[in-house]
Amino acid sequence: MKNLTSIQSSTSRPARLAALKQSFQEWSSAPDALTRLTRRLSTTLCLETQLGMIAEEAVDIIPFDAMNYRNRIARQDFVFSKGVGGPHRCEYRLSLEGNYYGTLSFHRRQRFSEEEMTGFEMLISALICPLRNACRFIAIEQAALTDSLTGIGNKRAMDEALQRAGALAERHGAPWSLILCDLDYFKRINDTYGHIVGDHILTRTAEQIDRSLRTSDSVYRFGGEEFAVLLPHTSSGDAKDVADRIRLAIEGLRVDADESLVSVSASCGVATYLPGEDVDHWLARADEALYRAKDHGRNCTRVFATIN
Ligand SMILES: Nc1nc2c(ncn2[C@@H]2O[C@H](COP(=O)(O)OP(=O)(O)OP(=O)(O)O)[C@@H](O)[C@H]2O)c(=O)[nH]1
Repeated sequence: MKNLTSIQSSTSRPARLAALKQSFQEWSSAPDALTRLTRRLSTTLCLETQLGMIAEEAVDIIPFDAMNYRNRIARQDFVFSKGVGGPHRCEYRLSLEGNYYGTLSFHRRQRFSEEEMTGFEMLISALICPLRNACRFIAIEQAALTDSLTGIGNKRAMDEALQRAGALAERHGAPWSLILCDLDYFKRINDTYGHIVGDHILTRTAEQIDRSLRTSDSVYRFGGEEFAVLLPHTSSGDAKDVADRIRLAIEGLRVDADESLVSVSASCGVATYLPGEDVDHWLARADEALYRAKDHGRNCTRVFATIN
């Protein structure tokens, strides 16, 4: 309200304006290393870019052979390396308000002096807040793309991955296949054993699918009991083999519930990307193949190309 009154009264504040003008002149004249670093860091939320900036500014003041940073953010390891290290090392565990934001180390053939280490600490004090924000940004972005129950990618992550896959398939002409995998009669499992058992089966299913894949493949939960698997450089014949492997892995699951062991089966639909195709059409073809698998009695795989 104080500000609003000032705006309404429209009273000019020459002394404050003059002070602003002077501080702007100082701000825009050639800044010292710390001010320059602080300014540069404030322009980005990209952790990699920020680490590149501190490496550039630091090496100008304190020569070093390598800088390494490592952290675990949202269940993923983040590693940044610049240069090749020497035997002497200065290592800093970065933390702010009791939270850990990774470990930063500098390496060199010669020992670092006390003054040089103090210099690193000064530069790190400019880095820590922007770096905390960048780490949080990664965690938030990751959470927006992760299914909270199973920890695998969610529908949004799948949509983004499909768009990327379509673009890559167009550019390189390599085959990309999509498997849609849907648990059979899952409603019965929920109705008989309850949602907690149902949730546990979904989590174990995601693990089983993930274990059945190569590291270049990716899995998403895009609906209640629906999973999607994206396979780069994979023909429809090979994708069918993968789908059958996934089905067998899911069939082998046993979950304890009310003194009985619950098992579940899955149906799969496969479609391989066609050049020039819209990704929605690709997804619709995989869905059509899945529908055929359900229609055929479930616990089987159908490939779109084999449908008459
Ligand atoms: N436990 C649990 N159940 C879910 C979740 N999301 C969806 N479901 C349940 O999944 C069931 C899906 O049922 P339907 O779509 O009828 O399919 P279905 O019973 O598997 O039958 P078919 O797919 O035709 O073999 C519904 O009972 C949903 O409530 C979830 O996050 N946890």
